[in-house]
Amino acid sequence: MIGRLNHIAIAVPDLAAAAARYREGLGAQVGQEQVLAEHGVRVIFIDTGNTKIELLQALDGNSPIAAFMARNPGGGMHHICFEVADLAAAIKRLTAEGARVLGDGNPKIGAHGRPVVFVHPKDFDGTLIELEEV
Ligand SMILES: CC[C@H](C(=O)O)C(=O)SCCNC(=O)CCNC(=O)[C@H](O)C(C)(C)COP(=O)(O)OP(=O)(O)OC[C@H]1O[C@@H](n2cnc3c(N)ncnc32)[C@H](O)[C@@H]1OP(=O)(O)O
Ligand SMILES: [Co+2]
Repeated sequence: MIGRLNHIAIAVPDLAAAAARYREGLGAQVGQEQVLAEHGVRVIFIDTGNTKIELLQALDGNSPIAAFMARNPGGGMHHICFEVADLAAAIKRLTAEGARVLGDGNPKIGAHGRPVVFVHPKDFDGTLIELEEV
């Protein structure tokens, strides 16, 4: 069911500073900032050729990552995103396996303009999983 690793997300306290570290320190190709108001974050993607790094910062205290940042003020690994061909089938399969698909269980449109869902970290060994339909 899962395909390529689309991205690894790192939550950061200061998006511009984190992007500069990747650009200046690691010579990374840093993309443009995107504000994803419906997701409560602003993001910058870094394309590594084989996958992407998603740097993300909470827009405000209502962000779904606000509590994560309160627990990890310096930032940290936040989620990994796998590609799937059929998100509806993935949701059905995960739900049947007892995993919690977050929100109302329906896909939202993610940063790449494609449908995504998230699965509770407690259902995957402490790792927040995002699935993106491609
Ligand atoms: C979609 C746009 C973009 C894209 O790629 O296209 C993005 O990726 S946007 C990314 C931001 N959006 C989301 O993360 C949406 C899904 N996340 C959530 O709904 C919440 O963050 C949630 C429910 C996973 C956690 O919310 P919160 O931290 O407020 O809940 P709790 O404090 O009750 O935590 C419960 C429990 O889970 C642990 N936790 C929380 N976040 C993570 C994480 N990222 N990785 C691992 N574990 C996590 C937290 O520590 C609690 O554990 P406990 O042992 O009970 O203390
Ligand atoms: Co993501």
